[in-house]
Amino acid sequence: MTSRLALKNISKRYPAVVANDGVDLTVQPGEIHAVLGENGAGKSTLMKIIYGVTAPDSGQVFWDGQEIHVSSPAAARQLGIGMVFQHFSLFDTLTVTENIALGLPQGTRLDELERRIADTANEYGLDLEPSRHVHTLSVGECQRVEIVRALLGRPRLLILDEPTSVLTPQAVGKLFDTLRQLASEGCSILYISHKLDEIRALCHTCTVMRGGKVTGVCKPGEQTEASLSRLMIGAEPPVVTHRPAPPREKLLSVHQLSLGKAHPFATELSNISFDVHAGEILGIAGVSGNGQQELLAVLSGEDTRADPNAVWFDGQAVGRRSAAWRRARGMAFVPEERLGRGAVPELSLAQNILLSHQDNSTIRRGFIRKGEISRLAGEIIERFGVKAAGPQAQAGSLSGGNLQKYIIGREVTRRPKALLVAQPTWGVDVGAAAQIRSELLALRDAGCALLIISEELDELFQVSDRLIVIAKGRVSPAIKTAEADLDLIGQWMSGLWAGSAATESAHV
Ligand SMILES: Nc1ncnc2c1ncn2[C@@H]1O[C@H](COP(=O)(O)OP(=O)(O)OP(=O)(O)O)[C@@H](O)[C@H]1O
Repeated sequence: MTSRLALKNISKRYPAVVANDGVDLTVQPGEIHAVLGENGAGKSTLMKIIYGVTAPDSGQVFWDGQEIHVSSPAAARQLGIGMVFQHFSLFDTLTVTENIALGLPQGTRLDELERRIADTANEYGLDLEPSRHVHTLSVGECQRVEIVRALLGRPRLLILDEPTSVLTPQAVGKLFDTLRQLASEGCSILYISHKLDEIRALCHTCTVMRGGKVTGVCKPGEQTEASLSRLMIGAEPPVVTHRPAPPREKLLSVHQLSLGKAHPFATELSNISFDVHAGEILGIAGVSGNGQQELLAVLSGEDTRADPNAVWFDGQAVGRRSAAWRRARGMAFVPEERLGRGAVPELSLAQNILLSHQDNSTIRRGFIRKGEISRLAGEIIERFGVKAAGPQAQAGSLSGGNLQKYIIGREVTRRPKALLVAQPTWGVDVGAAAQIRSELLALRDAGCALLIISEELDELFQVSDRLIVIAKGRVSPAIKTAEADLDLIGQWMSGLWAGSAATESAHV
């Protein structure tokens, strides 16, 4: 059988690193093929080469047995290659149909397109209303728009980059049904994920990469999670141990917080109350878009519209205090968006230290102590195993997972009194995820109050002492993690908990 796609000896070098080093990859028609590898292994670079975003330095690409040169994403789509990126590119104020029309030739009739979208969505069991505005859609629905957009081009190869990181377990099941149907019709699928259980459940073949090279090709169904992990990182992920600790004093409290929308697409917060104690991790579960961002903005001081008494930190009412004021008193914050908010992409890793470490050790008499910030950056790179050229590397040149490790490292090394983290291990490989969770637990044991917002329930169950759920801008009562189970939390995620005023279901 002629393979659909064959890469031979592909190499791509960046100034500081060989991202792809003589990579071979073969994908058959109708095959669901996983690409697995630790952070910085070169997976995204390889996908960008296939999709025409990046040109390889050397090597050959064969499509249906013919050698090709993919010069741009448009050329890739012409060949029948579709890609769904991790970050969506949709305009909130336009409808689904209008968004999809943007990528099509001018003069495309919207009514015809709307029909085609509805037909394609139906054909693959993707629930979608073409006339809805994107700002009214949940994250899962936005992803369906991106998938339908790719499917309209009738792709013969579909590339998906970590597609499940933002989905509920139910939405993951639906996505898998769609992908299996596509594969049964002959479409090949390249599937990038760090989730070993998903790869085992879905994929026929798996190519494993490490340090830019292919280290193995296997059938994931015949592997265990431990053996896949060994292929990928050379070891099984370290075990994260969570020891119960006695309750201590309240460090961070939210008291009857209600807040209107800061912009039309925001979620209103309604009567939120909870406490986080020193030496405790409080996990907040929920599907994104249910008020997590708004709550974090209030807690971190980015949004100071709240009643002063709605937020208490270390014995003071801080609702109106700025982010800088809170940071100076020991609050730390890791936002969900790494580039742009967690780090400035154009600045070096050393310069990015200054986003949160602003004290005598880094700035003296108005001057930046360059040696000190470089030393600190070097220490974080070393301790967290960040793959980077060094403290002077631009933040934007790091792979997604490596930048995440760096940002977490930067905040953990401040030894904060309270740490607010959104999606701590998003896009991070299994080894690094275990390391990050252990560091967060060590911080807890040292007396820090941690608030962790995550869509990964397994993660929350692993590290949290207590859990609450956020749905439609309201929070559930807190429950001890030891007394909670997945079914209950899943039910709460729909906005249904005893005494909840929610009559509509949450954004799932
Ligand atoms: N534009 C760039 N400039 C410089 N270096 C880059 C660039 N893009 C990628 N790299 C480097 O190439 C290597 C491979 O990165 P890539 O993003 O392909 O890894 P990945 O396997 O997708 O990682 P992750 O799982 O963290 O997303 C990394 O060391 C990264 O720093």
